[in-house]
Amino acid sequence: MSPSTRATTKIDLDVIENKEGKNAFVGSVDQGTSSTRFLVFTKKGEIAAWSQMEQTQTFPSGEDKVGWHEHDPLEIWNDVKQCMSEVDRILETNNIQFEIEAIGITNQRETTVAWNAKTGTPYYNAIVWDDTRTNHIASQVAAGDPDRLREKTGLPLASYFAGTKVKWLLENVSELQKDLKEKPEEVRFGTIDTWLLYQYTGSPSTAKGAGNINGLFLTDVSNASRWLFCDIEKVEWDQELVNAVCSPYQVPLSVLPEIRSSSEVYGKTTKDATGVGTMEGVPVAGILGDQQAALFGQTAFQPGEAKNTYGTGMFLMMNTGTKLVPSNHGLLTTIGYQIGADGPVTYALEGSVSHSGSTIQWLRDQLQIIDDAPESETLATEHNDGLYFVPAFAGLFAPHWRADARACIVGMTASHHKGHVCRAALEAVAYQAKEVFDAIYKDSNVLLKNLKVNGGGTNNKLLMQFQADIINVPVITPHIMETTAMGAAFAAGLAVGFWKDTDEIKALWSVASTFTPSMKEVDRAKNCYGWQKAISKSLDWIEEEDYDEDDFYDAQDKSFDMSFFAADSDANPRLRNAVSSIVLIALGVGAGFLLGKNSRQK
Ligand SMILES: Nc1ncnc2c1ncn2[C@@H]1O[C@H](COP(=O)(O)OP(=O)(O)O)[C@@H](O)[C@H]1O
Ligand SMILES: O=P(O)(O)OC[C@H](O)CO
Repeated sequence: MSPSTRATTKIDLDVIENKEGKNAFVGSVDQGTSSTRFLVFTKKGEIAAWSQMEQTQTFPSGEDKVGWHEHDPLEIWNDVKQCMSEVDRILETNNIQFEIEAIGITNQRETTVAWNAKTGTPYYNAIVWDDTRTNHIASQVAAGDPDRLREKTGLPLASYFAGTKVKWLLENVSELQKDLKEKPEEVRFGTIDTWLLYQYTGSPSTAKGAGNINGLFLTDVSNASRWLFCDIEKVEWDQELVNAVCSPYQVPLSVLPEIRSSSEVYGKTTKDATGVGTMEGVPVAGILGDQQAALFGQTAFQPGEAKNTYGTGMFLMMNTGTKLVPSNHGLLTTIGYQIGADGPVTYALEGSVSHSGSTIQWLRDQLQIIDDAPESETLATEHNDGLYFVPAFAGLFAPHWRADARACIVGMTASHHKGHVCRAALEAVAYQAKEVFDAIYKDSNVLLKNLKVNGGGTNNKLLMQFQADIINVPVITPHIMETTAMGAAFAAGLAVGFWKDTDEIKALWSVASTFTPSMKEVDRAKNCYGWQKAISKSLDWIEEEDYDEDDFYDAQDKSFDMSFFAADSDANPRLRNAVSSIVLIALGVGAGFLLGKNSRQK
């Protein structure tokens, strides 16, 4: 399929007030897990035009690659350019004159790219946030305590975060390993925001199959907080954290992007970078991880205000103001945003759920019981009739953080059919949100009065009503559903004075619809009890010993890895334990043999 036919592009002439003269817009790139979008917003916060392209998902095959998930970084950049060119084309076709005052970037977080600054070539595909290949790395670093780095980072040790992906890339991509040793000044690690800013502000490379070179190498506070490398109180990279995750590899902080605020002019798009005349020389002035962008786009500026986003995954986030609220109930303490280099850093509590919309995609692509996502609603039965579906395809994230869990459908009888599976899949999304909703209360003592929602899943009315019923507070959808893109546009617009302040922005947000809870307490309790039982069935499926075995063989295969075993006895406790166990077993067998021999001799 040619790129132009892959893009869906629209214009809304009704919201463009100045059809004769020049219009001022703010652009926003929303690079999500499922798709890439470019949108332009009017001063009233309406979407004037947008273009979207579905992202190719790569799931490498092979028994040893279960749980792998990759994106092509060059495809991502080309799609951004294509979407911008489509928006430019549709505005021009409709004779709309315009100027883009600033561009904001919002991105799928944690997804990690490594590239060479001299050639502009990625060393490897981007490893996507929900990829589980680094479970063993997280487990090694945890050494029995997954909260080992929580105090400084706000995060549990899990494959989800960028740092474990950096270690995997170093362990498995020999060219990157070599460059890091011999010419670290050429190595760049970044999340998708950093990759895109580098492309936007760089110049074309002459290397074949390469992106741009010499671009800016920056990230914002919200993305920085998702690596396991950032001290979130000091808001700076911490070499000790990097060492703890990446040992035995020496990773200098210079290969990580500089941390900046979420709203400031970082630089301008260069000539040739985008290939679209109207998009050249535009200030790139906002960067926010997509969930923080959604929080900002929902104008949840006050402590205690929250949002839930139903995308590929699902992320419930509550603003905690300038206060860092530690979690004892499986949430993340993360950076929300910082507006301007001198602005205060706003923190948040977050419950990250790995499978939400992707469960619906699974019904469509793998089970093939629906043709598209909306059909999950039309096919769903009125009740679950005892059927529960735990979509722990890659383990469970918040609030459980159990890499050993796997998906299951339980309570099945011969009378259940695909309508029940659709119902159970949608209910699963709501139950997972309920678990996070409860954890937020336990950690912060804040009982949310309502829940502002956005993302693809909010198109599903059954899901939204069931969500309201299960959490027992109203669920509110906003007038502009592209809240994530809007958040990044707001951040960029504030930096260039397109919007004056957050009060002006707050006035642009309005309610589209409210789903009011109507379920009886007794039914809610019964449903939630069923869900808890289902969760318990999904746990303990993957045996931890599997990791031990892999580590042991990996370490034997790689002399580099063996050296860290010798050099740093804390680096790989699981491996150490495995070897100790073998030594102990050998000693035991030897002693047993001798004892046996002795007793026979008697
Ligand atoms: N009507 C619907 N019912 C349920 N899920 C839906 C519906 N429409 C879209 N989705 C889900 O929403 C997700 C896409 O949402 P989006 O916010 O665009 O995600 P992302 O930001 O992760 O790219 C898909 O996984 C899709 O399955
Ligand atoms: O692409 P989404 O909307 O599912 O968001 C992905 C998250 O940023 C991962 O942390």
